[in-house]
Amino acid sequence: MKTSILIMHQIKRIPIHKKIFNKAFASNFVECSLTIDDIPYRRTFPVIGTKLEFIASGSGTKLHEYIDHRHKQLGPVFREKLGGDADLVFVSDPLLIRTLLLNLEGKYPAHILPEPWVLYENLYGSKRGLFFMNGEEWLENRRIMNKHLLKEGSETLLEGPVKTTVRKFIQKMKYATESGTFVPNLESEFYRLSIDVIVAVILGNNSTIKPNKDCEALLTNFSESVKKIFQTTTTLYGLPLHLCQKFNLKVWRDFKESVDISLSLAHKIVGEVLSNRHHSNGLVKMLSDEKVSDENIKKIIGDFVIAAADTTAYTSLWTLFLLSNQENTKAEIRSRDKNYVNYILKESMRLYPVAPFLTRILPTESVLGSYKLIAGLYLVVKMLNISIEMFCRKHISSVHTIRKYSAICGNYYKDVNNVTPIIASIYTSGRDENNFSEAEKFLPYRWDRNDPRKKKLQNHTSFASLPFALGARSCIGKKLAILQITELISQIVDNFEFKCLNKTEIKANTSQVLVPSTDIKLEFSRFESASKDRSI
Ligand code: HEM
Repeated sequence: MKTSILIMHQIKRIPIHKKIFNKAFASNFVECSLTIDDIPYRRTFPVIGTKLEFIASGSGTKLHEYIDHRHKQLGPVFREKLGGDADLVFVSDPLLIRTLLLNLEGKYPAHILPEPWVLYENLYGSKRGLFFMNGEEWLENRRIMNKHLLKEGSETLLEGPVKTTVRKFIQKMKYATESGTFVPNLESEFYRLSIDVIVAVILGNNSTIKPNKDCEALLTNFSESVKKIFQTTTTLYGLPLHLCQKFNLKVWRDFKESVDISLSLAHKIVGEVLSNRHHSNGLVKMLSDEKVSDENIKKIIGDFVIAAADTTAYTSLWTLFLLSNQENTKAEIRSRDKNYVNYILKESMRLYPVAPFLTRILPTESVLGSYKLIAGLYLVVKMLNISIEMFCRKHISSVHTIRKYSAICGNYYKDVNNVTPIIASIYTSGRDENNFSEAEKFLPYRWDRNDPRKKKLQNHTSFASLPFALGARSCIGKKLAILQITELISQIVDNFEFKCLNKTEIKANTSQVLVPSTDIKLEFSRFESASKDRSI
């Protein structure tokens, strides 16, 4: 009976979604006379523009709230210069975001990279992984990685290493709580856990390579230097980057040192596994068997370690924080199956998506909703008379670079507004009342179709929450991250009681990723009546 109601529910839902989706998609083919100039924007004083408002709102660290507020003022699509020369188009409508990521981004989706990283790459020529690649090089490598990390069945490669590593982590926490309560430095602990998980995945299940004392020290050092990359990049935001680099100021030196150390340690770790590849059955061995060159393995896998660290660490932290004062939800986790932990994670990422914004640069003239937007690259490329692929591969990495090329185009191409990065406001779409009823509340059951409590929540647009993005350039580590975090959360809840000790309100800051405004202090003690079959 329950099943048939469920199927009916699904049948009823599909056409409605399809209908709306087709409408948004079809709009890309109809004639459209509105342009970027017609997109709503905040009217303020000339020259200063919205700069003062931006600074007053908390500048970069509160960008997610500033943009959320602007969407509330101006609607789901608006444009703003945000202190730069070029207009950025912000979009929070879930159907438009979906259209952007599934239909408009082109064969080689291009995103904007953090400027300090781009400058580092340009200065020192370091070869980086998927996130930094473009054009054919990106597509070729992405296809290989998809096969191992995202396709059906890839769990087999991931499950063993993830479970073993989380189990060791829980064991360590059990020792720490043996004589009472324990307040760990969760940020550092979760950074280290994420790195241990990736290392385990690249080594594989039956690896005979055993970590020794030196290896332990190396991983701890690595974990700290990766953390420092994110901290120093954030400090550089808001400062004149090129001057900081030119005068070799401390802030630049700290950033450079953290990237130098992280990259060299990442390459050292992957290099070690490569030299022992015949004794392992992990990801590195699989790629090597597929004739992926050692150089490519080093740069792609080396970057995985960096990409995995902050994203999974902060998502785990936010999830535990949300659970810390929810005794009923913890009891539900203990009594229900693993699916429920999935809902917990979905809900936590809806409220705190570590990537609160996604960026795309349109490869061709496109219609987004009611507006016709000129290609971000196309005109520049045409003026330079080189192929779009070549341009992508060589140059496309930051707004700064595009602006430089816009300038080269001089007379033909004066208007930098033509270079229009589109920014999907993921934080806003996940917290919009039109997409999720009681949007500000942490209600994991909203993701469970069978939960009777869901009935009172009228609005539920599941694709309005896109923590891993969507489409060809979405997160390659999605399966791995979900496996790791759900395993971690269910083991922690099964084995420990925990409560939040912070007395002041914890808010979110944009520090590249969405991080807590102050250190979250959670106090752990053993949960004595842990059920036998789910505890370790
Ligand atoms: C909760 C954890 C995570 C979240 C929320 C997350 C989120 C994201 C998002 C939103 C993107 C797309 C960026 C864009 O479209 O511009 C992305 C890309 C990426 N992620 Fe993750 N990520 C997570 C964990 C991981 C892990 C564990 C890995 C390691 C394998 C990883 C590796 C990458 C890489 C390499 C890219 C770039 C892909 C490409 O450009 O083709 N991520 N991630």
